[in-house]
Amino acid sequence: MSFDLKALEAIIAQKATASAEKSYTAQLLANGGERAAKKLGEEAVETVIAAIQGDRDELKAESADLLYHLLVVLKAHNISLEEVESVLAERTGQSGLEEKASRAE
Ligand SMILES: N=c1c2ncn([C@@H]3O[C@H](COP(=O)(O)OP(=O)(O)OP(=O)(O)O)[C@@H](O)[C@H]3O)c2ncn1[C@@H]1O[C@H](COP(=O)(O)O)[C@@H](O)[C@H]1O
Repeated sequence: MSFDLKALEAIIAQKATASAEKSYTAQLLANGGERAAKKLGEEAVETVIAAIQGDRDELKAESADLLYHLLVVLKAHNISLEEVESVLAERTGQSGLEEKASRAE
């Protein structure tokens, strides 16, 4: 099965205008997406717990929840996956430690 984050982003964009009664995505995006942001925090914590416990299956499941909710939060703010990828691309070739040091100056 071919599936990637771009495909999930497209599904989320489609569901953004669906009825909140029929779509979980639409429920998360209601009222500016505050619920989506809160759920993203919850899923992040659940991902951290799975990682610390070393539960690989749980870590995969929570990571999927985390990525889905992140894309919903980005949609709430009209930020595309491509824009996030551009930020990552700008960082390519620069060590995370170098970047941290440049901020400290
Ligand atoms: N990938 C996902 C996806 N991953 C996780 N979830 C939902 O995220 C929630 C995870 O929250 P929890 O584990 O805390 O479960 P919960 O207690 O039921 O959640 P809450 O009641 O607290 O919100 C669950 O309700 C999952 O069903 C997702 N819901 C939707 N999608 C995608 O979005 C598409 C459209 O879904 P609808 O918008 O519902 O049509 C789906 O076909 C999928 O492709």
